[in-house]
Amino acid sequence: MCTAANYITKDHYFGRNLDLEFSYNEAVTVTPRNFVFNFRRVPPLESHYAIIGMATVADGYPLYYDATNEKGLSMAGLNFPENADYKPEADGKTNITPFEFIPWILGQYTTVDEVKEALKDLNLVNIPFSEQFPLSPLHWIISDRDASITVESVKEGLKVYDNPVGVLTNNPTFDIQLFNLNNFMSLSPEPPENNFSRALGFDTYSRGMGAIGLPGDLSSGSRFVKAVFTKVNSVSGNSESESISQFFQILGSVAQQRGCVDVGGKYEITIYSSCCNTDTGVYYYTTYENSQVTAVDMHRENLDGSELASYPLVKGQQIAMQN
Ligand SMILES: C[C@H](CCC(=O)NCCS(=O)(=O)O)[C@H]1CC[C@H]2[C@@H]3[C@H](O)C[C@@H]4C[C@H](O)CC[C@]4(C)[C@H]3C[C@H](O)[C@]12C
Repeated sequence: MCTAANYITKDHYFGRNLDLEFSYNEAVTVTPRNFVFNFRRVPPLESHYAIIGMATVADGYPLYYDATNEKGLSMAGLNFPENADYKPEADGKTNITPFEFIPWILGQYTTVDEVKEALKDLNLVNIPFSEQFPLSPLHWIISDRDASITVESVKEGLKVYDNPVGVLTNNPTFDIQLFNLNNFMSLSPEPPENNFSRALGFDTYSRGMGAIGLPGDLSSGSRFVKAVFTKVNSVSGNSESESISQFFQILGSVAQQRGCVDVGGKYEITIYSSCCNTDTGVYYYTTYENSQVTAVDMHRENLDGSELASYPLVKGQQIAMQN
């Protein structure tokens, strides 16, 4: 399971929790403008927008999980098992494989509106990267500062949903996730009113009672509600420190602790949490065992180059001793 979100203070932030029981050697990876993106069924992008994000680099190709381009457009892939359905190659369509989807979008577009237009001709084609990296059942959130969408390739075809909450988790399909929020409209960060019965007297004996009923379990339906509630009620100052702290707190509200989600003798954990300032191109992250924020600034790389720059994750606590 995973959770992705965007958030605006003065700048726009985008990031995710990557929840899994193992890792694919992901690294913060900058793709400069002249790295040639080859695609299986469409012509290569020889020059394009620069991209920063988390990726597994395989055979020299950045397999992005989540990323932002130099114009601030951002995108993340999240698990969507049993629902994702990729198609055979289709004539007259732009046939893009799921592993090419992030580079293809972020390489050429700057806004969600442009992406919506491009998606009209898109076919997510069922070609795996390799035997070692087969097709992953994913759906995606794509955000700019003004809007977000969710893209799902399902049995009936490619669905593009407006995502007014700027949050994505996993199953079920996004329309159901969004509809489910109706059930929580009475939750509030304020103390509750007595709507139960005028005949009874109630005591607001604890702070936080306005949100009693907010799900706290780690299922994707519950994480969706919890993350939306936390995000839409979040209050943050505009400084970079306040903004990224608040963003990591939002992700922390739906993080997974080792032992709580048993996936058959192994435990799903939040392997990393990321937060990219999409205006400055700085990608911040923490890992399960490293609560210190580490960052990579795309603009410190030669963005006119043609070689990937990859930074292996700093794992393990970085403890600042005070005496
Ligand atoms: C599994 C990851 C999503 C996290 C998540 O939702 N996990 C929950 C698992 S479950 O529902 O509870 O079973 C996804 C996100 C990005 C994915 C990776 C990226 O798409 C990049 C490549 C793509 C290749 O096709 C497969 C390997 C891979 C390296 C993918 C492996 C895996 O599917 C990743 C890491």
